[in-house]
Amino acid sequence: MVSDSDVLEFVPKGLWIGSGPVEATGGGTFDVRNPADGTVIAQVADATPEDATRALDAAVAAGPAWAATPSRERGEILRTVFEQLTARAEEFALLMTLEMGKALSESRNEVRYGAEFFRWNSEEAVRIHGRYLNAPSGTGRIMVAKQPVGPCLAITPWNFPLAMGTRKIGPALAAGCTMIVKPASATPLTMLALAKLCSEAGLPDGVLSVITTQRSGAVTGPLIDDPRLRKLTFTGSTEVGKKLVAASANRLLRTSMELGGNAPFVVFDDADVDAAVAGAMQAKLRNGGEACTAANRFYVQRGVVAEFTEKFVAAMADTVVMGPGTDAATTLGPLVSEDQREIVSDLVDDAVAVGARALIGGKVPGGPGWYYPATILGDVPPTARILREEVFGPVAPIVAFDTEEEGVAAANDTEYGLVSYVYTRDLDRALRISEGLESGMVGVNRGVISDPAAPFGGVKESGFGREGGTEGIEEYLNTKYIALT
Ligand SMILES: O=CCCC(=O)O
Repeated sequence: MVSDSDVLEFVPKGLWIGSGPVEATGGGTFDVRNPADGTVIAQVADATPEDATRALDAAVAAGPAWAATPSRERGEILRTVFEQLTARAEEFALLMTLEMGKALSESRNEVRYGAEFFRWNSEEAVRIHGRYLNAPSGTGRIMVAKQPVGPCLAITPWNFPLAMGTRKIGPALAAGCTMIVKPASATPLTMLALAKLCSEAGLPDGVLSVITTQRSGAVTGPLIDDPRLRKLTFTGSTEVGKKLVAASANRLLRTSMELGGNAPFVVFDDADVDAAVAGAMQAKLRNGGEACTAANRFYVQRGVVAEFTEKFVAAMADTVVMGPGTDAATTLGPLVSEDQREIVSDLVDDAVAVGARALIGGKVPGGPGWYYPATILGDVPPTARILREEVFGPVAPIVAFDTEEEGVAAANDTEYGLVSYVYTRDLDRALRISEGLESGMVGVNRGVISDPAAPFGGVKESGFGREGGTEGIEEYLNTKYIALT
């Protein structure tokens, strides 16, 4: 049984630069709070722009040797990280619950998911290859080689403190790149603990640095402008992603953007309604709804909308236990912060004000912690903001539709395009709808699609680039054409 103090003790509180940990220049720190009660659980170094440059110096210095390390050796270090993370799963799970709030069961799932990006990429490391062919014109030979892009900066969000980092670190390191990670200021501890674990697993100094800061723009800005940085990868809001792309444009920095989502969950009359309800529970409540993949708009065909709604409300009433993430019975922890809870509750209030009905939940509870209950809204009118804005909480608005065309049009009526879910028993329809949905990913009769072996990413304003699958490592490789006689 692991204790809070043991877990917090393992975490280095300084910046992880070179052989880390080191103090921030000037000695500044900031507080990390437990969302279950608002108490301070740790203080970590508050990096300055000078510290960011120190991290880049370390990444640049370590780059050539790491790129020249045999891919089998790089892969074996990644494999060791996977094994160590798996062995310490309980500690990492508790750490994430302490700093982010989610239920322990969710954190355990995240450790499995996050660790898998190391295993998957330990296997991908040895499969980086180019090609060789005779030019069809007979003028010579064409050789295509893959090379690491160089030092990378990853900016990661608070909702999956481990996995949103590992899905970038795994492929970058496998490709032979060095990386600096700037985790969200709400959840810096998991990434610091991971950097220490990577070092214990044999990762050379400087290959991975972690800079924690409350002043993200001021600290990462100089890195983005520094000609030695070769790649920026970001997971977070579309609003911030656009600013980072604009800042990167100056140097035409290579970028990957995994941005917001507003996933539709479309249920047709011919669907297995019980399966759709089970999928809806997962698609809505995984990670407490604080996921870019969360189903946020439930479009249900008129013939089954009453049955689906009744069963969905009953499933929430019967199975969701809200409480501190560390309680064994809890399935829904608090949201990450007071601000986040205000955003969720404003969207619900707005929907109710324009005519939606809260069928379960819908009210901020009293007492400490940033809790928001599992909520279903019925009869949601098209004017409700919740159908346009990403809610990032356990709220499910339901809208009825009549024809297939209407359902698809409603699902696509968003600037986002990350993931869509569809429930139907008709294979032709499933394929037709999957092809017609404007999203980078589609779940067919599935409420969770995330898989390190699959390419995760969006279209439209959900961004570009892919994480996972065989595509993930390509984001960290340059293609070089060598012409031979
Ligand atoms: O929140 C964004 C990512 C969620 C996932 O990888 O399943």
